[in-house]
Parts: sequence; C-alpha cells; structure tokens
Amino acid sequence: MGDTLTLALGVLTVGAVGLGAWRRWHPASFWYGVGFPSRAALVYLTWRHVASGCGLTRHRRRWRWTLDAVPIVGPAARGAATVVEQKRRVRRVDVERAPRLGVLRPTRLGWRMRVRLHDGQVPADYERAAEGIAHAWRVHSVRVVDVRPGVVTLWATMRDPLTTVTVTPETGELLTVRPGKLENGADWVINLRTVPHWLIAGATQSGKSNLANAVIKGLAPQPVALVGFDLKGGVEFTPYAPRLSALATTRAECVALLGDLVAELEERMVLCREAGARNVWTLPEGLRPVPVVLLVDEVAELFLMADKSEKDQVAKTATALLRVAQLGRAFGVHLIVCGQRIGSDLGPGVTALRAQLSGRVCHRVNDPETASMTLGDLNPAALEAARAIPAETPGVCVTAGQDGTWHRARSVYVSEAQAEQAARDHAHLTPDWSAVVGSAPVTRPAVPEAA
Ligand SMILES: Nc1ncnc2c1ncn2[C@@H]1O[C@H](COP(=O)(O)OP(=O)(O)OP(=O)(O)O)[C@@H](O)[C@H]1O
Repeated sequence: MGDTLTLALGVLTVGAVGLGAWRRWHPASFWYGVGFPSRAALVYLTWRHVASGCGLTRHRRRWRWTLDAVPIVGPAARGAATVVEQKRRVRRVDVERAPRLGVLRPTRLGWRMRVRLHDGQVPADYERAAEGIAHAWRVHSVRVVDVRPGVVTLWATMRDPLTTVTVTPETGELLTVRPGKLENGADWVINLRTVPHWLIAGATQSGKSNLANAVIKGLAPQPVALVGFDLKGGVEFTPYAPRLSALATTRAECVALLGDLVAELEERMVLCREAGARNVWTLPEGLRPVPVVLLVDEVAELFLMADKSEKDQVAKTATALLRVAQLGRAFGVHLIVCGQRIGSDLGPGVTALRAQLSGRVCHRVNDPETASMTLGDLNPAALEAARAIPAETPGVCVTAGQDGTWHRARSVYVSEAQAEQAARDHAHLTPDWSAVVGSAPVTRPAVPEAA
C-alpha cells in the first residue's frame, strides 16, 4: 500500500516537473495528458503548506498518536527505556488545519475550486491571501469569486487572457454589446437593458475612446438612436455622425438636447401610463419607442465653469442629466458617460449622477479620487485592482456592475477607421432626431465627407 502510494506520488511529481518544460512550447495542451491530474495533485498535496504560508490555517486541539512510546534502540536505549514506558501513546496536541478544498474544476485558462471558510474567516481574508496563493501555485492570478455563506470559490488563471483580445463587439441582441474579454476568459458583455447607465473613467491614453469605438461598432447595426455629447469640440464623435441622430459639441447644445430628451421621457411616461405598462419594454411592440443611447465624452466639461455667468447653464445641465439617468431605465434612454477625472470638486451634480450610473468601468487613472468615485462605493478590492493597472496596457480596466461582482477586463482594439466604417455602413438605420423626440432637431450632426 505504502509502495503504491510512493509510486503514484513519484509519477505525479515527475509529470508536474515535465509539465513545466512542456507548457513552454505548447501552452494550449496544458489540460491534456498528465497536466491536469499532476497539477490537481500538487494543489491538494501542498494546500496545507500554502494555506499556512498565507495565514489561512487554524490551530485545533486534537487527539493524536505520538511516537513517544516507541522504544529507543541503540546506545541511548539504556536508561531511557524506563522513561518511555511511562509516556502515553495518545495525547492531545495542537494541529494546523487548512480550510477544506472542494473539487478542482478545470476552466479554459486554469481552474476553480471551492474553499470552505474556517469559523471566523471572511472572504476578505482570501482576497488578501490571493496574491500569495497565486505565487505558491505558480499561476498568473487567483481571484475570489462567487461568495456564498461559509464558502468562497478561488479562480486561478494560468496566463493573462487580456494580453490579446479578439472578439466582435456586435452581439445581434438589442442594446447588448461585447466590448472585450474578462480576466476569467469569458466575453465582457454590456447589456444596457440589465445595467442601463455606465460611467467610464480613465486617464488620457488609457483606452476610453477605444471602448467608446467598440460600443458604437456594437450598437451601430441595432435599431437604436445614438446621440453624442462631445465637448472636445466634436473631434471624437464627428467621424461617427452618419450613425448619430444628434450631436452636441457645446454646452448650450447639450442643454438643448437634454431638454428634448427630458420632454421625450415625459411623453414616454404618458404613453406607458395610458397603455397600463410599467416601462417601455412591456408595451406592445408596435407602440414601443426607439431606445436612445446617449454617449458623453469628457463629462467634466459639462460641469466645469470658467466664471459665475455659466453657473445657471451648468446647473441646468446637471439637473437634466440626472433626470435622464433617473427616468431613463424604465423609458429606454441609456447613458454612457466617459471622463478623465470624476471628482466631487466638480459639484454635487456629479456625485448624484454617479449614484445613478450603476455600471462602472475604471481604466488606469491619474488620481486616486477618480478611482474611488468610480469603484470605491461598489467594491474596495476592485479599487485596488484599478490602481494597479499599468500604463503599457491601454484598454485594460476594472468593470463592476450592480450585482456586486467586478472583473479585470480589456476592450478589443477597434480603430477609429473601423468604427467610422461601421457608422457609414449602418447610416441607413439612423433614426431622425425629430422622429425620436417628436420635435425638430436642435443639433444635427454634420456628416463628414467620405474619404
Ligand atoms: N484595447 C486596446 N488594445 C490595444 N490598444 C489599445 C486599446 N485601447 C486603446 N488602445 C490604444 O491606446 C491608445 C490610447 O487609446 P484611447 O485614444 O482610446 O485613449 P483615451 O483614454 O481615449 O485617451 P484620450 O483621453 O487622450 O482621448 C490608442 O493608441 C489606442 O490605439
């Protein structure tokens, strides 16, 4: 029995050592052959040491057989034998108990397994230990996911899936786009019907515009009205004008468009009330108004004022944007708000708006306050992950939804040319602003000359 066990452990260890060399030239083959069983065996066999090193074990008093009563042979036996006779064979001793591991389940990029928490432990203990566990298991990262009472799931990934991202933003589903990949290898999906409004923060060159490109490319083929607020003088969104129902490039134009949208929301409210529906999605299909997605680039520009004369305009903008955010979920108007810096110093309107934007994306940011504003109220661990995003990986971000989960993610690279092409290809789907809001267009985007 002992020999068989030794042989089995030997085979598994040799397999694990061989695996290192094997993976170097053929990473895709990791889970075949000896890779999976040997890795699983190593995880289970070393778990007690790993848990001990990461401070996750607990000491318990247990009855144990001891070697105290084994007779001593050799020169020391003389004189000692009498003492040994008096010792007990079974004693209560301190033993270190590691948290119990569940079944190791392979995933595309690694594995996941449940861990039963010791009494008094909380998931945060495992979040703190995750980096240590990742080093001990020699994997890219370990994340704590799927927290249930008394149990957490550890998700280990062998390599960073965000190094190269290849997905198509178009999903074919209304108000749903697939802008990139999540760290666990799954597609990153933004469903505006589930999470209606999004706040996207990021320093310059962090990948905000690229994400907006992916969103535009994903939404362009859908029967939705796209509206742009581009206070960088229109340089970001003007190229997509063929697919935009309206574009505002100054604050005055934004105020006018927001006025239109608020009036439209009020009309949709009346429509729903008369039809006995609680929201536009429960209306009969023929009555359902076209969904509107409002993209705001550089939100700080909406709130900053150079002098007191702009105070009224800023207050109007903030109130209207807040109303759109509050009422939009039920009445099919969605906000995607981007900004380099989002801080309470921009005014109380920003904090109130943030509370309504339940979807959050935080790229690399320059100041901790922006990261806290974007993620801090949802999950402090996500905040740490966002602060650790390096400058050399544009597009990498931390995304959090209203369900409390968060992920590292990366948007797929969508060049301006690709997004422009998508806007031109689907220009025929652009609803006229007057048809959308039932009023004459205040701001019609100038369609740029085709190259
Ligand atoms: N997901 C990505 N994959 C690869 N490269 C990316 C990705 N996202 C952005 N980039 C590259 O990073 C650079 C900056 O991206 P982007 O223009 O989107 O940043 P930004 O945050 O909008 O910057 P700014 O605020 O200055 O406009 C671009 O050259 C872009 O090609």
